[in-house]
Amino acid sequence: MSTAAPKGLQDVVANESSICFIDGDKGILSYRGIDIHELAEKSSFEEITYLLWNGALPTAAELNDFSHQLAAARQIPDDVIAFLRNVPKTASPMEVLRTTVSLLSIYDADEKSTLHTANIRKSFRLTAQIAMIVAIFDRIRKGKEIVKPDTSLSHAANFLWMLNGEKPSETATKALDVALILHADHELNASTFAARVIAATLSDLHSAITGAIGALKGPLHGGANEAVMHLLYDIDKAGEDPVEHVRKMLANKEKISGFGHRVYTTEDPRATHLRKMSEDLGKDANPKWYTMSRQIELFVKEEKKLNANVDFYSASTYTTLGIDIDLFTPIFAISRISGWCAHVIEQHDDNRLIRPRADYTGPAWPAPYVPMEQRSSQTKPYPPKPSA
Ligand SMILES: CC(=O)SCCNC(=O)CCNC(=O)[C@H](O)C(C)(C)COP(=O)(O)OP(=O)(O)OC[C@H]1O[C@@H](n2cnc3c(N)ncnc32)[C@H](O)[C@@H]1OP(=O)(O)O
Ligand SMILES: O=C([O-])CC(=O)C(=O)O
Repeated sequence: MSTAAPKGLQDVVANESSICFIDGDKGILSYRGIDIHELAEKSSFEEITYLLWNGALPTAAELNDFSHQLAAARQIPDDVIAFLRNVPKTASPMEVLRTTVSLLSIYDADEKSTLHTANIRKSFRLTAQIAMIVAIFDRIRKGKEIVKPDTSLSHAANFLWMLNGEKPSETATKALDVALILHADHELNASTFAARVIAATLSDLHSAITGAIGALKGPLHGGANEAVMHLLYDIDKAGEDPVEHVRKMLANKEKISGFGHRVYTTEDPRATHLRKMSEDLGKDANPKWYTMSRQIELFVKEEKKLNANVDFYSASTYTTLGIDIDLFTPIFAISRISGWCAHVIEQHDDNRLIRPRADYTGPAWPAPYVPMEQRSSQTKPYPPKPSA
């Protein structure tokens, strides 16, 4: 009898963690036990990052010190800036981010250490640097001057400042800050699990984050927010009815990006906030993207009983904030770095190699070693038939 875990490790509990609690049936998400709705309303990205890394909310003095440390870490080695200037301008920002984080490890004084204190130092640096890399590469590829970081600004405001070269409005800063809070951690999602697997070999933080960025990039994970906006643009460009377009996609057995979730069987609590943000921002700017999104959401819910996930309304939210589509997933990474770091630190602090088993389905042992002259391509079992 097979002892294999369910396909895709659905519902498998792979390790203990004290960072993030999710009840997918009740639509509950919390960081260190504190409900995401309360955090979205009352907190800041700096404060939830402190919470994720330290296990409890900071005092005013601790938050002040933490925010200063994060702002002071806004430094990128000259060689890395030179790399960003030389990378093809057509490269996707997610590829550039993944490769630059890998490159940064070479310049990091704590590169090899997996000690808690070294991991915290590196977490400050990487959290500050990831936001900067996204903004710097975007300006370089558009032929614009790089904007120097402003240490007086919050993490969210400094990113918008470095991206746009003008001081951001309070509305834009608040919207981005809330989006960063909402995306910061989500238990053992694919990118965090990838980071923990890498960390568990006692490899370093930069390696784990490089792998995590690679995992986040995929369209079944963080890459879905860009796919949502491409869908909205395509529908708009063709002048089609959003519901009819999505109806056809479902009839063709196509997946609709931004819907469905491995853990939530009810509304993703983050989508509740992003829906509202998309609507509110749309009222002041252009309500088109929110209106189309809402039509699609109601139809997909009715037709397929699928809920919008965190990626669905972040697409219209970011577009209404004037952000380019291919920066959506990098912005997810700008937030999720806080959670990835928390998980790598937790893994290194109490490590054991993560090494599961596979349920072997190949030819039975001992399979014959057929001499070359007797082999034929007809006898090869691979690649498997599409239905297999
Ligand atoms: C930050 C994040 O990572 S949130 C998720 C972002 N990803 C997306 O939005 C991509 C679209 N969604 C999906 O592909 C999936 O819902 C996932 C990857 C999120 C979850 O995947 P799984 O738990 O493996 O579910 P799975 O893909 O097996 O789907 C189960 C059933 O629901 C259907 N389904 C799931 N999501 C969708 C969707 N977005 N559109 C249409 N049908 C869907 C599947 O076709 C499948 O139907 P079937 O049983 O008739 O074959
Ligand atoms: O938890 C997941 O599988 C995906 C997700 O929503 C996230 O990473 O935020």
